[in-house]
Amino acid sequence: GSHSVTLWARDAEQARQMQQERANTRYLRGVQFPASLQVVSGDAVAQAADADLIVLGTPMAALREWLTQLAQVRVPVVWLCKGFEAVRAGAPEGSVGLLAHEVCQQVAPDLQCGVLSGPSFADEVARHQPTALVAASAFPGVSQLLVDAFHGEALRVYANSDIIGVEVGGAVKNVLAIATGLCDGLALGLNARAALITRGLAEMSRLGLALGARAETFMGLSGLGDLVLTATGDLSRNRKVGLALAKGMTLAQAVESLGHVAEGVYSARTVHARARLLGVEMPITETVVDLLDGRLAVADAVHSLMTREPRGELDTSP
Ligand SMILES: NC(=O)c1ccc[n+]([C@@H]2O[C@H](COP(=O)([O-])OP(=O)(O)OC[C@H]3O[C@@H](n4cnc5c(N)ncnc54)[C@H](O)[C@@H]3O)[C@@H](O)[C@H]2O)c1
Ligand SMILES: O=P(O)(O)OC[C@H](O)CO
Repeated sequence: GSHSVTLWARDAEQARQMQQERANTRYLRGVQFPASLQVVSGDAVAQAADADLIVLGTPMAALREWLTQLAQVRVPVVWLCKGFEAVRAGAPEGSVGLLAHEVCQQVAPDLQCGVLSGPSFADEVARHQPTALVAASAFPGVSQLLVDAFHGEALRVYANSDIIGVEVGGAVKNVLAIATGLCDGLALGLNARAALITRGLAEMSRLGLALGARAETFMGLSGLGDLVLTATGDLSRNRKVGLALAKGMTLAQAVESLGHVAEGVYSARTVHARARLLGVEMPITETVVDLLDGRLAVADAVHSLMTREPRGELDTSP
């Protein structure tokens, strides 16, 4: 667009190269940077202080560190991360990982903050292919700022004040995409895939409601929308992890072969732990966790899901 945008990268040499080549050849091959984009490195907090909006494009694992550094800035801060924090090594017994807005409440409670989410493979966004997003924030001014900054010919941005629902959708869909990748990798069929997506949406919604989200959010872009995209779209890194596991790769090999983050791998245990604390049943997530932790073999996963006790489709009790 016409905004002046500064992309900060932690690696000075890579920043210099991107600025010179006008492209990010490692992560976004074949996309030319617009003239309005400048790439810099160095003191990020000092450089961000004069901006109108700060967008954090790091994986979930780096969010706490960045929100801590930015806690005193007066500029609105939004993130693109989709996940729960992984349970930190050495964390006290019983502690669980947080959603991004919970991390923000903890380390930067004074920030005007929000999230941009929804079905959006970066590659397609960068090529201006039509995409619809959700801007969620407890601060109406921040959602409006996101709409003003990003809404345009190729991007529609819808505001939603239910940040819990938007973040639960973005986090849980990654875990479910690993399951769907596995399902497709094992050639279990189209019926099985539709069942996984639909029952996955049910367990995502149950967790969300228990955490205080609104049910309608799960029928929206950051819920059903992003679940369908990530579970069925071959660009998904989480889906690729499932496909790789089905081929017999170890988790370490699957993660290594990606070269990008697959947040579902790091969020799955936290999703499961928080569901258990709330008494919410999430059988697909539980199966993914058992697979990732090596307690369940790929070949036994289907049996484990199919032999559960019958239940009503609309049951919400565990
Ligand atoms: N790629 C997509 O299509 C897409 C779409 C929507 C949301 N997301 C979400 O955005 C987040 C990032 O995903 P991605 O696709 O960019 O991952 P990626 O693995 O492709 O790239 C991550 C980038 O973050 C940088 N990084 C890592 N740790 C950092 C730190 N401590 N400080 C600064 N930079 C750091 C890496 O160097 C790399 O450039 C994830 O939470 C993901 O779920 C991704
Ligand atoms: O490649 P994935 O699986 O991280 O999915 C990317 C985006 O979250 C899709 O909206």
